[in-house]
Amino acid sequence: MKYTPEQLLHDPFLNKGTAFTRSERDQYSLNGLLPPAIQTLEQQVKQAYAQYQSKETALEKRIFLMNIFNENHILFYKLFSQHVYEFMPIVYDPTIADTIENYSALFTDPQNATYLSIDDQDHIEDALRQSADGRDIRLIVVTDGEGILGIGDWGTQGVDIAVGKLMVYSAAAGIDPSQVLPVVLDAGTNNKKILDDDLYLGVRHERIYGKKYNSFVDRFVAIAEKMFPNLYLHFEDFGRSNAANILNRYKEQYTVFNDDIQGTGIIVLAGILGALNISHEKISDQIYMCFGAGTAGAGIASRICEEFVQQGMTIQEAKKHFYLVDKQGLLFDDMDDLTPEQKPFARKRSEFANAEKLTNLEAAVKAIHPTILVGTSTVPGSFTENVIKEMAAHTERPIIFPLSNPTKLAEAKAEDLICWTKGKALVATGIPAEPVVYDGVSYEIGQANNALVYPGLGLGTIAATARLLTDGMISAAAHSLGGIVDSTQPGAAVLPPVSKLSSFSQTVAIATAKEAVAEKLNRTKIADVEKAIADIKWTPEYHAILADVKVAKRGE
Ligand SMILES: NC(=O)c1ccc[n+]([C@@H]2O[C@H](COP(=O)([O-])OP(=O)(O)OC[C@H]3O[C@@H](n4cnc5c(N)ncnc54)[C@H](O)[C@@H]3O)[C@@H](O)[C@H]2O)c1
Ligand SMILES: O=C(O)C[C@H](O)C(=O)O
Ligand SMILES: [Mn+2]
Repeated sequence: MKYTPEQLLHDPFLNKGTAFTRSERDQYSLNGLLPPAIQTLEQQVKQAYAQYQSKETALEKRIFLMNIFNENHILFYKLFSQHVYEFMPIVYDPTIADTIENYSALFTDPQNATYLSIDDQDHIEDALRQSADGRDIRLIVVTDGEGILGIGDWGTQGVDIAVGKLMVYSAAAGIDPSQVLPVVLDAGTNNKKILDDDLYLGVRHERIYGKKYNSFVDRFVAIAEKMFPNLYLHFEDFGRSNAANILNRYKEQYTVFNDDIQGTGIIVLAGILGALNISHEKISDQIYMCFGAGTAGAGIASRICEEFVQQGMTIQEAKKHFYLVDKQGLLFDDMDDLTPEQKPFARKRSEFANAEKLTNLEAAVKAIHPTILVGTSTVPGSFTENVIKEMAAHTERPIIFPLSNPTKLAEAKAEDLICWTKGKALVATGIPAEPVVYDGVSYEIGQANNALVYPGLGLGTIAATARLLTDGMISAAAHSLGGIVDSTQPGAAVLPPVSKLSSFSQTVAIATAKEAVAEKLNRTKIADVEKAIADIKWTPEYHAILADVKVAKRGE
């Protein structure tokens, strides 16, 4: 089949816009359908970046970039890869939260996403096949929209998180955008505001749970795994009652990944290891407190606890270092509303003389004297000056990570944490934060966001053709981020900077793939891990359009 001019100009995998060459214009009857000048990709990038800079608000900037994505993937990714640090907060968190909240009102283009409905399950297979359109899909990011960042249930509108996470995969780690698929599983929504909005584009009923929901997810997973046998299936922003269940259901059978549980676990472990590099303390001396023990909070605690064990403690000893605080206050084992993920960390009331009073964060910090405090609570400002000063009074270098996203939900601002602790706190935040100058020292603030690890983890797992994603691979990924920051510099960050995302995604990928091969998880023979990664890595450049056949791998 020969491409029509229409196909070439309107398919974002194929379109080169003003960069179509003279011979392509002759061959595909494009003469007169474009302005006469023929631009290079570099010229297009320069022009698009100048247009981008003229947009005033973050939302306008994001919409502008999405239009470029909708028209021309190569231009979008070239632009993104040249401005990773500047574009991350626009393409991704926190601006993505605004577009999710306003998705139906702003809708112009499905952006290659697949929309699956719990009420129309017979079309799952057909929808996936049509969306893939013959492409060799290696990576799906799927959400059901129930637990979007910390902003809650957005039903079908949550699809944007799958789209955005995939953009970061391609820009940061070079995952070929023609091999990915964003998917939303629409099981309804409990967000009354959107249910009552006549512009809402999703399924218009309350969220369905239980048997019907589980069989919807099962059906999707079974069909996707059968259709795309080399799939890496990334779950994002499912609700607290489903996220861990889903991961546990498939993790022994397929290559699945839950970003909020596992990705966040990796980045927080890497951040803690980075902080201990600066303070020269041992992990075994740390007392860990989690505030907001949901999907992320409990997932992170379990990863850090695993690290204590790897460093030589028994699991029983390790658990004694962990304290989970949620809505009820400190979690005790006699509570009847604990989640299965909270239960292993719940404490005995008999450990405290004033157990009945430990119903809030401040009281818990006073009683326990944590050395590490990680916030995944969605409660803005909950790391108050009192809480932080109390913590800092009992430990030399408190490790404090307010991770709730987006910006409006963060437990504290980096600036306040540095100031209240007189520069002693070792801080990382979920959203990007500017360096804080205090008493003549500039403190770099690491971004503890799973986006710093999931692209490399995915690239390494896919390159290794790994059958499963194991704890060993996850641990290798977390440890690989050590040593990138020079911890001897005053004010050094606990994590490497987002500006180096592409290079350390490669580091994470190599560590992950090596571990996969060491665990004999590779489906194909891999003699050289670095070569296997280089072989699948995609870079945004224009290539000759292959003559007359519509090839499976588009965009080339
Ligand atoms: N930085 C990162 O990489 C990263 C990764 C994942 C999640 N997060 C953020 O973490 C937050 C939580 O996400 P999640 O997926 O775990 O959500 P979740 O709903 O599963 O968990 C939130 C937990 O906070 C608890 N909580 C709510 N109000 C509270 C209160 N007043 N006091 C104490 N606890 C309270 C809830 O009961 C729940 O257990 C979100 O803001 C999300 O953006 C950040
Ligand atoms: O999406 C993010 O910014 C990180 C994380 O997955 C979250 O849910 O907050
Ligand atoms: Mn998430």
